[in-house]
Amino acid sequence: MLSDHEVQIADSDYGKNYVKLLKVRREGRVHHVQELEINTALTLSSKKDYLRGDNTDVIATDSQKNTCYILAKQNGIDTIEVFAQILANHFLTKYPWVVKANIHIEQAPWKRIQQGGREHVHAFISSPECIRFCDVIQEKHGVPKVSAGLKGMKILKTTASSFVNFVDDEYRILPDMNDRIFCTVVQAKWDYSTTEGLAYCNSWSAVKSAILDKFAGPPDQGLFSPSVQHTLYLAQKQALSKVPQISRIELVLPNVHAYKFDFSKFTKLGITDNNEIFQPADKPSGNIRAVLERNVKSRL
Ligand SMILES: O=c1[nH]c(=O)c2[nH]c(=O)[nH]c2[nH]1
Repeated sequence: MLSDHEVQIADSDYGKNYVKLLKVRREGRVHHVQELEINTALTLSSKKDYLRGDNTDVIATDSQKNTCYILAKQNGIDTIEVFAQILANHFLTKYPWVVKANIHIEQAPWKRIQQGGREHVHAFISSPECIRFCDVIQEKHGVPKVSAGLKGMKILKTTASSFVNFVDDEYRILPDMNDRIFCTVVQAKWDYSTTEGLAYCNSWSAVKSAILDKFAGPPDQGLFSPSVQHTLYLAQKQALSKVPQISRIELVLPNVHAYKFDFSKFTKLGITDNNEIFQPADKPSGNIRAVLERNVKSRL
């Protein structure tokens, strides 16, 4: 057995994952809902809990869970980004031996039920276009680092996408594709360099729109994509130009392939392929990722 002096705990945190919380806010007959799933993670100044089984500094993960409900009751929930900062600040100030708090929150996509073009006052439908999430990491005596993001946004277009002129060697069988289906499941995460005066909801919507704009283009016309890589870059650049407070954005766009069904063996049926029938494939998928950040001169 190694002695404690021959090893060191390089990193550690502990907390409660998937704390589910539904908040109802009533404005007379008009009700509002926010459903969150929260992960808390705390790093303590001493490692005596790991090293010696000494739990005297341990804020139980059960207590961390309770704290989520209590602070939601006491402070309300403005946005997930604000609530995550309230939680992080609470853990760091109430327990001086907490040296880092890491809060991740995902928001369930409830939307008002619409009937005859009118929004319902208290009935909602889950509309999983995508999941909004945020991460707040704060160190003792430090400022909170706030990131926001979206995931699971599946989008598809039937034309205005190509992929040609790629490496042509003995490994290649893929032909040049001048007109293909482009389907992806967007995952985006961005960091805010400052949160002063930041409208979190507007910023989040602006990034979502930037991604959709550069993927889809104008409604009646579209926007040509020479590759997933280039579309990804255009979307990131648009996000940085729309929201000055974003310092960097990571975008992951899997290339979810849809293969043309091969009708060539069905000649007896007289079927001619006209680019209508495809086989969507979950796996494998291409995976295109980049992080775009501002050059020093263009920082806030
Ligand atoms: O837009 C694309 N980028 C790639 O890198 C790639 N690779 C591939 O097989 N298809 C595609 N499409």
